[in-house]
Amino acid sequence: MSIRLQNIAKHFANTQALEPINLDIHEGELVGLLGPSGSGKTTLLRIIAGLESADRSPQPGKILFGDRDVTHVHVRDRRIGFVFQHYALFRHMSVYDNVAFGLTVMPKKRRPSSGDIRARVFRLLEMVQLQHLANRLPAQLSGGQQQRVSLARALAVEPDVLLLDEPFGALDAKVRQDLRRWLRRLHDELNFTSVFVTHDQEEALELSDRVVVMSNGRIEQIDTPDTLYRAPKNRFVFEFLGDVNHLEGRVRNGVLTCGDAHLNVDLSDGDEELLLRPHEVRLAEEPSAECHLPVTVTAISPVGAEVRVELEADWLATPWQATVRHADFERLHMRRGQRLFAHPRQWHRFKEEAKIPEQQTRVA
Ligand SMILES: Nc1ncnc2c1ncn2[C@@H]1O[C@H](COP(=O)(O)OP(=O)(O)OP(=O)(O)O)[C@@H](O)[C@H]1O
Repeated sequence: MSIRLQNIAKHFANTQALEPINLDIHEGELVGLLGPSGSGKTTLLRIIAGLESADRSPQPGKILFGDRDVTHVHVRDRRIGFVFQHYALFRHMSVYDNVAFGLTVMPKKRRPSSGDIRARVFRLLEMVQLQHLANRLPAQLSGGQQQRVSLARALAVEPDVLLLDEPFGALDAKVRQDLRRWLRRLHDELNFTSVFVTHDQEEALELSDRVVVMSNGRIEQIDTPDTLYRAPKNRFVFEFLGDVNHLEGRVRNGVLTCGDAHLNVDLSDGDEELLLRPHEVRLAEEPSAECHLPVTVTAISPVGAEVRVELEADWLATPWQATVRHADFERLHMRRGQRLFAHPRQWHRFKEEAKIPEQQTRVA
């Protein structure tokens, strides 16, 4: 079921929670709404659900599920499944009864037979690999297992659309990872349309077919994770999607200078700010003719396949982060207090006043 939002805006008293928004979600897509706290993600999700209504003025908004205009359709008639951050399972009911609940309360005409309900519940419990715990109460399950029950329960009524609000927010990192895989697998097998809210960049980029990046009630960019990361439309998106190092200075005759640091750049004279991701900073024992950026190593933390290094310098207002391969880390005999030279592999620059093109990327 595709979802089309046309001109959806929302204000609460003096707060404009959503500016007028247009958004098309394709049938079978898994879309993440990503943004900082207060950017309007939950409000948008609640409007899609029918738990909140959009403003009617100055222009009324419209919500379409497929060809069906659901703008004024009650939440219970929108064929939606929900999963929330805090597993809203019925505490006094078994896992089985929780999953079956939505089916047992259906009007008689639509309600499946008890045999069909049983078959469907067990199929879903099998899919989330919890069939052996069907008789347990929610309190006897781990947080991750409870959230898998919530997923199965939401899917039992065969919704056209699954809406998830920070579904894994209360869980630890490893369990979150597992649940993302569950959701992706269920989504692909059962072929519904999903929209989920998260403020976790990694979660949005890993799970979504497309990500909607929001700030201040506006959509900043809608794109695939890959495009978002490689071609952010503006500085907000670039900064929100990962760690960023800043290099501020003044350019004269093709050289950007900042204290005793300097870097050759192909830019006209004036004040500039360049941005670099941690993996775009190479470290070496020597400067080069094009680049003299002396730094001191102040912290070292090995994380997985790479080593994360913190760098400070008089010419830097805030420390830089660099990610270094273990082989380079060993080759440079890296240690705290060591003096090295940073070499940008690539840098980015956004000009807020000049709308197009906003981003320039240079390979150094
Ligand atoms: N019921 C309400 N009454 C008044 N203001 C509200 C209400 N719900 C949301 N807001 C305001 O609308 C704006 C958007 O809130 P919303 O909850 O949609 O943001 P969010 O991106 O989901 O944030 P978070 O990640 O913190 O949940 C915020 O400024 C918030 O304070």
